[in-house]
Amino acid sequence: MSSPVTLENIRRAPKVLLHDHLDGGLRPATVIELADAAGYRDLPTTDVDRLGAWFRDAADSGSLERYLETFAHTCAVMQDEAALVRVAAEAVEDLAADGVVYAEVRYAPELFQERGMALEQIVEAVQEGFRLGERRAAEAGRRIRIGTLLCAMRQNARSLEIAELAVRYRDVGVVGFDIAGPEAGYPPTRNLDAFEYLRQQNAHFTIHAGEAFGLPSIWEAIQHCGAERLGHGVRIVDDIKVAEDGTVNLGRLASYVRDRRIPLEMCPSSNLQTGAASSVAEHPIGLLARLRFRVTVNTDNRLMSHCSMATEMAALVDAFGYGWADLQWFTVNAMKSAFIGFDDRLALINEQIKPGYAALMA
Ligand SMILES: O=c1[nH]cnc2c1ncn2[C@H]1C[C@H](O)[C@@H](CO)O1
Ligand SMILES: [Zn+2]
Repeated sequence: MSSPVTLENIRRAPKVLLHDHLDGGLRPATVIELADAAGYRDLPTTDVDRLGAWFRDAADSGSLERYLETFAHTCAVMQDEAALVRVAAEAVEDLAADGVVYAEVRYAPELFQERGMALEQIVEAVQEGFRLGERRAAEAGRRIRIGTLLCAMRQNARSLEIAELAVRYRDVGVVGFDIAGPEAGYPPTRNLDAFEYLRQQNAHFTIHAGEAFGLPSIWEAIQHCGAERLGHGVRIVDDIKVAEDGTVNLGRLASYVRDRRIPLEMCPSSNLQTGAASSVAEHPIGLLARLRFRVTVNTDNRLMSHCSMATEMAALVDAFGYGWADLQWFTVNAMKSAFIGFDDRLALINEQIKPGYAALMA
């Protein structure tokens, strides 16, 4: 008898997360303690429950720009090495407790320089925190591996410098690069030199595209910049026509994305908050999964969206009636699309993911 697909059982299922922001996943209690230690006085409240609710409500704004304003508070308390080690280690512990076996966690080093930390200090502190978190998870009987993605912020002009940083740290766990921040007005082609450099270095990158802006952003990310994956990519549905009789017609860009198996890092809860979708049931992930795009499920920002991998999957189960085979499909899709080496991806699929779902389906 297959286990019922409940939130509790989904927590036990092995999960893979490709799109999670370090500065969007702090524990509310940690934000308060770090603010106190750093003398940061601008938090909207110092009550743990109220602060958690504040982040969710403030991020629930219907616009990506306003959603991004909430990160001022998390970044403000991540301006020294001890804070970065702690936040990174706790992120790993929280992901492991939620049943995540592999995660790529991203952040923008340039946002942690308000008190003068060098980029190298920042990357080394976060890596130390990730390793610490992996060890603590292992001690608690949970196996998890973390890969790091470094983001450059679209509104700043530091992408080449950050891309070089990512390549410099590629052998110690930095597995790729991304650009994040406001999408409208900041097309990915502003960062062509960074993407060109990364390709010359045989390095991996994804691009936030098709979240707050439509098809041109996705097209540029893939065809001008050479993105391997798309952060969100929801607006690819603008290139798909579904007729009244159910006939589906894919435009050239949507066909290209599906044919080339370009992974979509979809984040349903986050999209509801920024206005990229109006409900989980109406979220394009349902159609895209049905059409067998390379869809993956992600959290984006666990603090702002008050979510985890398990709750995201549970919401999809509620909305679309997915079963274990579907959840395994999302998970294998994500593992195949990770930026670590092929052998490691295969080992995770065969040794952890498939046996985990087989046990739940038995
Ligand atoms: O969904 C997002 N779209 C664009 N930018 C985002 C999103 N979520 C977080 N960010 C930004 C805010 C963070 O400070 C930055 C690096 O993690 O990335
Ligand atoms: Zn994101």
